[in-house]
Formats: sequence, structure tokens, C-alpha cells
Amino acid sequence: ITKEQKALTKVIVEAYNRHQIPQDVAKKLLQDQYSVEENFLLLTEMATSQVQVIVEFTKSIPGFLSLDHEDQIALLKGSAVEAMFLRSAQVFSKKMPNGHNGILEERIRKSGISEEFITPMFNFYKSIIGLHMSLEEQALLTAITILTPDRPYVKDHQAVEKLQEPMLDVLRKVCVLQHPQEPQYFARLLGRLTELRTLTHYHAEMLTSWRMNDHKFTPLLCEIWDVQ
Ligand SMILES: CC1(C)[C@H]2CC[C@]1(C)[C@H](OC(=O)c1ccc(O)cc1)C2
Repeated sequence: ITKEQKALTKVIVEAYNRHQIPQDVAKKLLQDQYSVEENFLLLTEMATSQVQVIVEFTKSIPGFLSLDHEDQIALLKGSAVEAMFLRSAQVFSKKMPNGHNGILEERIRKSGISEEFITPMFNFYKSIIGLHMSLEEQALLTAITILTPDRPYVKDHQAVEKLQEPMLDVLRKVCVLQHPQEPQYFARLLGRLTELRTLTHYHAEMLTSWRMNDHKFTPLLCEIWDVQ
């Protein structure tokens, strides 16, 4: 790993750590009641704070703010759901003391999300947790997901590739260093990104079904996912 690659990893990990989900959201999971309505409101608050965290993390990615402004928006809108699922997988994997995980899972299962989405969502979490990713790998994989050149409406693909490629290089080297017994570990990580894309489809259905039951979203969520 070169000096530059070490510096890049440090910047990405610091940004990933700097923007954490506010503890008050995690605390509320324990307090409030258990009605479907209460659960939906909690998940709305959680999703809104996660999107805010993702936007701040994205702005700290070296070079992102020098991209064409419309492309910056296209990348955020195109990757927010995937970045949110990656980050919430970390929440499930370790951030919260064990008791919370069961509570969060319970609330998600009783918030009006259809079973056909719940199953793939938790299968994804299990597969991510099973990888036992390091902090560097989580942060780099999230940045790589956000810097995906082939999102809808991205005009300057090349400029995005130029930012994503060095991240892929560093992640590949970090995987070799941190998982020497698993030569295919890097390929498995990238495979998770393919599974992530299927969740985006389910996520859109989830929003539509909530909207059909006239649930209200926050302005930020409406803006980033073009709802209402
Ligand atoms: C853990 C999750 C990633 C999983 C269940 C809650 C999440 C934060 C997310 O919720 C939303 O996207 C969402 C969108 C709009 C809304 O009003 C509420 C939640 C899906």
C-alpha cells in the first residue's frame, strides 16, 4: 500500500467515523411504544438521519465536491438506498448493544413493510455480518458504492470512474492484508454490491406501499427518493 493509498484510506475512515447516527435515534428505539404507527415514525427518523449521515460522508470523499453539481446529486440519489443498507448493516452487526438489535428487528417487522421485502433485507444483513468486515473495508465499500459511475442521469462517467478506481485499488489491497486466508474476499465484498442493488427495487415498493396508506415522509426523504 503506497503512502497516498494510506492517506486516502485514513480520510475515508475518518469521514465514516465522524458521521455516526445520532445516539438519540438509537435510544428512542428502546423507549417509545410498539404500535405500527410509532414504529413507522421511528424508522422515518432513522432513515432521515441515515440519509443526512450519508450526504455528509459523501461530501468528505476526496474529489466528490469537484464533480459536476448535477452529477453529485445523481450519485447521491442513485446510491442513498444502497449506502443506507450498508450502514444499517453495521448498526445491526455491532454498533448497538445486543438487546437493541432484537428491538430494531421487531420494530422493522411491525412497521407496515411487507414480508416479501423483510426477508431479503434481513438475508442481506446476515450476509454482511457474516463477512466480519473491518472498519476500513466498510468505509471504502460505502464510498465505492456511492461513486458508481453508471447511476441514472450521471453525465461525466469518466470523472466518477477516476474517483472510484483508486478506492477499488485500496480496498483490494486492504482485503488481501486483512483476510490473507481468503483470496476471494475482495470478490465476495463486490458481490454484496450486486445483492444491494436488488434491495433498491424492494425499497421503492416499500415506499409506494407506505404512501398508499398515506404515510408521511420527511422532506429530505421525499427529495432524495422523488416521492410525493
Ligand atoms: C433499517 C432500514 C435501512 C430499513 C428499515 C428502516 C431503515 C432505516 C430503512 O427505512 C427506510 O428506508 C424508510 C423510508 C421512509 C420512511 O418514512 C421510513 C423508513 C429501511
